[in-house]
Amino acid sequence: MPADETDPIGHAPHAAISFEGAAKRYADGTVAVEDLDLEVSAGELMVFVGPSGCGKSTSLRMVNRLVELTAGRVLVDGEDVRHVDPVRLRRRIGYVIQNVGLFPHRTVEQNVGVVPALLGWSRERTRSRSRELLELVGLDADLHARRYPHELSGGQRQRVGVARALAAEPSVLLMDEPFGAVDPVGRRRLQAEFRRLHAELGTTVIFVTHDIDEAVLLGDRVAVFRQGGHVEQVADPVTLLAAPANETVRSFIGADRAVRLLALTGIEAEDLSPAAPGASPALTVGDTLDVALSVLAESPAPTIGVRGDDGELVGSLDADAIYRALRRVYSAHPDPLAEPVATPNS
Ligand SMILES: Nc1ncnc2c1ncn2[C@@H]1O[C@H](COP(=O)(O)OP(=O)(O)OP(=O)(O)O)[C@@H](O)[C@H]1O
Repeated sequence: MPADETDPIGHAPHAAISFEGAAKRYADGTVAVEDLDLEVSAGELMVFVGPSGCGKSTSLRMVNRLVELTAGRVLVDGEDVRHVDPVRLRRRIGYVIQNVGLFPHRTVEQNVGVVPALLGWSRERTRSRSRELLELVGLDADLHARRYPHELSGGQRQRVGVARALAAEPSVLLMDEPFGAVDPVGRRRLQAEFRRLHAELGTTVIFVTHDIDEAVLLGDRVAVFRQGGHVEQVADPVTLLAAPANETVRSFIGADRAVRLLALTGIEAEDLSPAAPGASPALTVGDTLDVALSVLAESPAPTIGVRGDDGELVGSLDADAIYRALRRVYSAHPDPLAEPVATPNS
């Protein structure tokens, strides 16, 4: 068996990652990360979000040893990364950064095949894997495989970067502001496609961003950092928006958190009023409230028919229904910072 196949890291299909008292003090004395304890479950898409300089990238790069810890440890699937040769570690952990760093004199296909080639895969296996991955990230292999990086758009280059990081079937993917340099429209599309890709592959991902919209759109869970690599809250996106743990998190998320919740909350049958007979449905149960709101805003009628999964009309939605749906979310996630409501006996 080739040496790499016995390597414990990367062998599990989807590895868990643990930070245990992880710390980094740089040579100039800067304490980038003081004492990080965090578990990322196998197959989870974990987002690190926080202001500039709070230690997100440093924490991420501890996992593939681009940053060496000064205290504590990081485990990938139970294995202390310091016990694994860094070169072999990095071949098994995908890494995507802003502006990707593709090799300019190699074709797209050769760029994607870099790590498989290093791992000694046959030329044919490398080639078919590269083409399969290009299709997976939404690039037509016949059209793009033989192009050079300068013949692609910025968004296409980022897709090649993601394909390259996935090429050797990594059990962990580390992504540091991967879509940061892409224009806003292309960026939304890449985010949606990456979400779909993750659902399909189930690779464990840590994704660094300073954009809270990106964080709540992508993350299974989101870790909010503040300076020094301190994690203020780790929660699923809806909990984070509806019930921020403290003022630091609340002010980082911003005043428009309710608006952000609209995009994360689906219409449920219980939110609806009985359907008017003959109403033609323009929404489906499960559509998100931001979609419902824009359909409602553009409709001359104050109510919109909603169909169930079977296509049958199940009720109608009006502005009150959107309000009820949001209240449903808030009451399921009590806000720890809310002012207590005075009762007659208190
Ligand atoms: N090589 C280095 N030497 C000294 N200090 C460093 C080094 N790399 C990072 N730092 C410092 O460590 C702190 C954390 O940096 P880090 O890049 O991890 O933050 P970040 O949250 O990823 O920021 P950003 O969102 O701006 O990329 C910052 O104060 C930064 O200046």
